[in-house]
Amino acid sequence: MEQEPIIELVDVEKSFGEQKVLDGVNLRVRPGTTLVIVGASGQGKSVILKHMLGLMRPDSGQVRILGCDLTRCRQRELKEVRRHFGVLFQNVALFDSMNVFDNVALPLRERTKMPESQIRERVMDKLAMMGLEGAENKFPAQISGGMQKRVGLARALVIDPKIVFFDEPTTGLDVHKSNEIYRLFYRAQAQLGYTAVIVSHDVPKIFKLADEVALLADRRIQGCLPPEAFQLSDNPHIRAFVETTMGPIYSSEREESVSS
Ligand SMILES: Nc1ncnc2c1ncn2[C@@H]1O[C@H](COP(=O)(O)OP(=O)(O)OP(=O)(O)O)[C@@H](O)[C@H]1O
Repeated sequence: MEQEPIIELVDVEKSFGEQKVLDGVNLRVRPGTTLVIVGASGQGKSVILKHMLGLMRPDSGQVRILGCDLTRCRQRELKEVRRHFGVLFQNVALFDSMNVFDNVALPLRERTKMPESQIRERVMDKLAMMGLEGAENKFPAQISGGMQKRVGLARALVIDPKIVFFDEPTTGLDVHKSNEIYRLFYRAQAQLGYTAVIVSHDVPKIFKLADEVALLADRRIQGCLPPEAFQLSDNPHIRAFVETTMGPIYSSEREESVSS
């Protein structure tokens, strides 16, 4: 029997004034898996994330997360659901006036009543997980962009979230540093078991992290498939996306695999 989804969007529609951005978006994410949402710029990927985070409400449709319909629930229930979210957006938004330790400790201090001794343990554990031992007393301006992202990742994970949301987690990083973030993300997920939703333009590299890839085009999800099946899909939107982002080599591989 198929596992109940931890996140489910049903026929979500959203317009801004005259502009319809989402027109019947459907998505299901199974617990412990990683969904990568791709699509051309301006299609509405961030708008989908904002619906999942409860920061935007759809004009119609449902957004069910952790058993709660975010479109109907009360503020208190929404707050409870969001306690289980970890978030890393492209501009990491660390507080410049706080050192690395305090930046990572922030969600625990804001969302829990955990004693300081336990907070220390948790923060040091996540910093170690991100290879940031010894950086706890540094300020954001004193560390590199790659380290700042790792601090952001440690902060997103410090509450041991059930779901993490990443919007372009490697923007501004070179290939080497992006790979480092992906590796840390992968290891952390294996250890902590969270569900992840990632919006990214880093195709095809991001596919390595994905259990399923969803293409948003023409205001809908055109397909939500495992990466290999995505690359071989017959859906014209997906084919066009694969050819544009990954080059014609993938199209010829597709022809071969279809004819063999
Ligand atoms: N709060 C808002 N008010 C009005 N329009 C909005 C709002 N948020 C998003 N939009 C519009 O919705 C569309 C989709 O935006 P969104 O940022 O989700 O695209 P995206 O797919 O994430 O793009 P990118 O890959 O460039 O980040 C855009 O045309 C944007 O201008």
